[in-house]
Amino acid sequence: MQPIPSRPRLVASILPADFARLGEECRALQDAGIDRIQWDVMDGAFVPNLTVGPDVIASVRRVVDVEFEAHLMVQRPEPLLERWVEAGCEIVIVHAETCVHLHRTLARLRELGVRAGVALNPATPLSAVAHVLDLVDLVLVMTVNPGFGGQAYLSTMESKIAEAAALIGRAGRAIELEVDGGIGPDSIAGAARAGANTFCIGSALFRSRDAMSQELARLRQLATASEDAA
Ligand SMILES: O=C(CO)[C@@H](O)[C@H](O)COP(=O)(O)O
Repeated sequence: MQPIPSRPRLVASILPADFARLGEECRALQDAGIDRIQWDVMDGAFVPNLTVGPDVIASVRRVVDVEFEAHLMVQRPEPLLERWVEAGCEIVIVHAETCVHLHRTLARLRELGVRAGVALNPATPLSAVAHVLDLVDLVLVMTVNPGFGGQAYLSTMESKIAEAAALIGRAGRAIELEVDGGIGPDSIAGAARAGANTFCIGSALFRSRDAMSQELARLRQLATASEDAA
């Protein structure tokens, strides 16, 4: 079981990357000191966008060592669960909104030997995960409506983040609380103060493509200072 991160965990969303150079982009993220890479998997049905499949992830897996998480923004995640694991993802995150049998899907991910995450869209209440916390290693609170990078951070989600932190605290298990969407220098402190300990960052990181390690250090410092102040 993964310990709760002692320091803020920074995850890079692949969405803003140059898809013609994914291997190089992921190597640059790894060299800059990212803790994990998030593959934003989109099917054009659950969200109005279409991105990558397991074969692309498997190709990039061969050239970087950093952990991968697959964020499945897809209408039907169950049929391909094994494929993300075979592609080399250490974490697979499904959306509560897409799983009729969420308990069974999360249990299946644990059987496959990967860490299981559950994501909640902004309108989805935390109660959707209240009865599966024994099966999850990560709760992902979306701070934008999923589908595209570069959207504005929804600060109204901070009460939900705080609620999630309290729920996780009562569960007595090592569960990461990740936020995703519009995370950057102007929003990471608020999310950290609310209780997030893992931060998925896309546009704000790739905007600093030429100084990625410095930007990561700045974001980590902003998150750490806010967690300490919380
Ligand atoms: O997952 C999504 C949207 O579906 C994005 O939130 C990316 O994962 C991060 O992009 P930025 O908001 O950081 O540009």
